[in-house]
Amino acid sequence: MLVTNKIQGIEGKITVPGDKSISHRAVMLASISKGTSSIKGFLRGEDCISTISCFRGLGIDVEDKGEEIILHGKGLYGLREPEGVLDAGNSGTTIRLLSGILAGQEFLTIVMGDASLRKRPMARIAVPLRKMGAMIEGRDKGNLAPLVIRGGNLKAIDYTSPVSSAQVKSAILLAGLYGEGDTIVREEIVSRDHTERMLKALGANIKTENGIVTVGKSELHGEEIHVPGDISSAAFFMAAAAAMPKSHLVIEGVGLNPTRTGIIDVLKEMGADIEIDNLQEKAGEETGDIIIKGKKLQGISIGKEIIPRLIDEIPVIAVIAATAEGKTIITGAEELKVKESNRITSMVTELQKVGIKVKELPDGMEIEGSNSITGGRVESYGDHRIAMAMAVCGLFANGPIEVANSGCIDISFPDFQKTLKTVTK
Ligand SMILES: O=C(O)C1=C[C@@H](OP(=O)(O)O)[C@@H](O)[C@H](O)C1
Ligand SMILES: C=C(OP(=O)(O)O)C(=O)O
Repeated sequence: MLVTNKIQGIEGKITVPGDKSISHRAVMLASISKGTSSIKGFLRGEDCISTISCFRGLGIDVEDKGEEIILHGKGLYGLREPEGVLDAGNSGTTIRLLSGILAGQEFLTIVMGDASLRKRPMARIAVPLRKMGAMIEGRDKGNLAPLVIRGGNLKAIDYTSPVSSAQVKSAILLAGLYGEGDTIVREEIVSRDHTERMLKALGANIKTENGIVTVGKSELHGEEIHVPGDISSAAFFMAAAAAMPKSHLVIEGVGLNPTRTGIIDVLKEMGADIEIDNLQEKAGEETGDIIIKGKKLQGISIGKEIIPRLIDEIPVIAVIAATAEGKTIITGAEELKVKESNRITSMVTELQKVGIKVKELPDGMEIEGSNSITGGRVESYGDHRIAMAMAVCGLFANGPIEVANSGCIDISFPDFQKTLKTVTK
């Protein structure tokens, strides 16, 4: 159980662990590249460890050298049929992107997941991958894991995704590496583009024009891959420091890919004092240091257009909205219902338990500002983002907040509690 208490401010200089999205992709793409890749800054969270274990099951040799992960890629057709069932654990990114790669393999694979992952929708990737020619079966008419996949002989498709989801887009693009012809993915609102950037860096035949991505049959070659700090992990500290007067926090080496920086835009719109320093580009991804000075924030409206750029940050945005002046309204975020938990219901329920006035909407929530937050015992639903968001809530509360089942934090941010201790005063 994690317990947090009211603090006077957040002060210091921290780094956050490697970006989860980029870490997954580094292992997956290096595995299907020819030659050796070195991955620096890899996130050793449970989700990314699940990705490593799936690729080991497919015959890939992954060496953890501490400073770097050395991965001996086998090319597009070098994976071998796993003897047992692969386990994606709690990770939606693992099962969905892996399915795109398995769609290109002629052998049979079964991929399972934990209780949360087995409830999450897979039709969103199974439908387009079947259109390309793969066989994908699963419970609930092929919508739920475990998934059974036999691929091979793929043809290209031109697909307009009904959801703005990087996992859907990436699954199709990865299958597109194996397809005859050009595979095209279109999205109404562009989702995170790490797959496209890394594919390009590894030599794929890929282009993006006006948000439309086209990939052709390609060979990839091993590379040195640098994983920047995860802005989604930084968000818990960034939001807390921004909303707490007397705070002064520097977070070094954070990934600043524009498809991920919605949290910075929203905090600034709420009045936050945030600056970026030391902006660089490393292996096709922008990074920089984020400098935050705390102050009282204002409530705002957050709508559909920006949601994909901050989808995983909404739980912590809801927390600091409760401390801001005036109401915050979040809409167009129905995708939150199909994450590790239903993040709309989870957050509304837990925020209400500590005295925050918040209303559930079909596609978001409405949070009253200037709440007097009480202490109490809250639930994580086994969802790492809910656990960390509620831990941040405790920093503003009048009594201790106890987060039950907080072990799930290891999914994305194993050192969360340690990092928090170094900056709270
Ligand atoms: O592609 C990725 O790495 C991710 C995409 C997002 O999910 P969706 O694609 O379902 O929106 C995000 O919520 C998840 O944490 C990671
Ligand atoms: C939604 C998340 O991850 P995934 O979909 O990979 O389980 C997340 O990390 O918040």
